[in-house]
Amino acid sequence: MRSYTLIAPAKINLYLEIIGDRDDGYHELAMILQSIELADQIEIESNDVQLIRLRCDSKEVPMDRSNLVYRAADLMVSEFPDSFATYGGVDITLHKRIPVAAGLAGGSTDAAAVLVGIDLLWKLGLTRSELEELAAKLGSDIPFCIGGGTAIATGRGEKLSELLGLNNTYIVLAKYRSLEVSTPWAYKTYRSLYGDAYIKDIENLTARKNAVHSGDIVKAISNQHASQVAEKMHNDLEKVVLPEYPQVLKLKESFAKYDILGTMMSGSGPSVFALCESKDKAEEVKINIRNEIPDPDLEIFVTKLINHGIQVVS
Ligand SMILES: C[C@@](CO)(OP(=O)(O)O)[C@H](O)COP(=O)(O)OP(=O)(O)OC[C@H]1O[C@@H](n2ccc(N)nc2=O)[C@H](O)[C@@H]1O
Ligand SMILES: Nc1ncnc2c1ncn2[C@@H]1O[C@H](COP(=O)(O)OP(=O)(O)O)[C@@H](O)[C@H]1O
Repeated sequence: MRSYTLIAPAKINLYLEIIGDRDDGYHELAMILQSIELADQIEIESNDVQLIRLRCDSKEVPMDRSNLVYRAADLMVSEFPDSFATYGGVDITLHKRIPVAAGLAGGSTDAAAVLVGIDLLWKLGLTRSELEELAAKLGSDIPFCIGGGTAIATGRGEKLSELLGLNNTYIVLAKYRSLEVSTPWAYKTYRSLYGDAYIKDIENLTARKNAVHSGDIVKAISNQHASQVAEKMHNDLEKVVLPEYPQVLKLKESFAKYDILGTMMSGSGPSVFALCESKDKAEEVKINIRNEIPDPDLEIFVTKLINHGIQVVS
């Protein structure tokens, strides 16, 4: 039976601004999303038992139907029932490398890989925008994970405008294994604390959404100016996560002591990254952080900004 192996990269948020409420209960966002080399690997192949089956080497991900891998496969079954009948079921093996519930879109990128993998297995020939449309039904960050790279994301996070990202830029990424932040909690808390200040006026909302397109950080990215990018990084969700999780604030303070370009929490956290001017510098910062915080609960990675999303490697 034909099988495919896919690489599913994580993302960080170089910029995350919450700019308003939406009628669907979500928040209107202006973000810059960035793929990184740290990735899960997914193997996907047809079976002849008409079942979707998942195996995973991590105890940290749910193995019931709430797993985004199942949710993506179930969506493909319901959208393309004839292909499911023709090609049979799908066996999926997930090698989990991306920390879970970390603000790194780990589940989202797995779901994106399953959409791409089943498209290939069932020879559907879906276009990138058709895959992104399916992805948006599963989660706000999933359309970005398909093509990845560097993009401005607006709406719920699903409206994408691609950018040419920074070349040759490394980050140090750190996350306490035992710390997980719920994304719904982060948005709900932000809303309860800062909701009154939301822009309700539609003209202002549009103006603020457009502002990120011409903003300083976008200019810095197109000028390949990593230190200016670092200066302009921003994440509104830090305002609720840092006070609730002092370890995350301390981690940012630790990074700031070393020779980095800038540090920020990714997405709803709790992972924190530091942008560095070279791989050597990033390795040096990793050693410094490890010496300062010998706690084995803290995982630390050196990884690179990349210009792609899901890749089929075999
Ligand atoms: C915060 C971000 C930043 O990139 O990423 P993570 O930290 O999850 O990686 C995203 O906005 C998360 O995207 P994703 O994890 O796909 O969100 P979804 O599954 O669509 O929504 C999870 C929950 O987050 C809240 N949510 C999400 C997106 C949005 N624009 N407004 C929201 O209020 C809602 O409470 C929703 O129920
Ligand atoms: N394939 C998956 N990988 C990781 N987490 C998953 C997956 N499917 C569902 N989840 C659930 O999604 C939640 C969010 O995890 P994840 O996608 O890693 O983080 P984040 O939304 O912060 O980027 C976790 O609490 C986990 O239980």
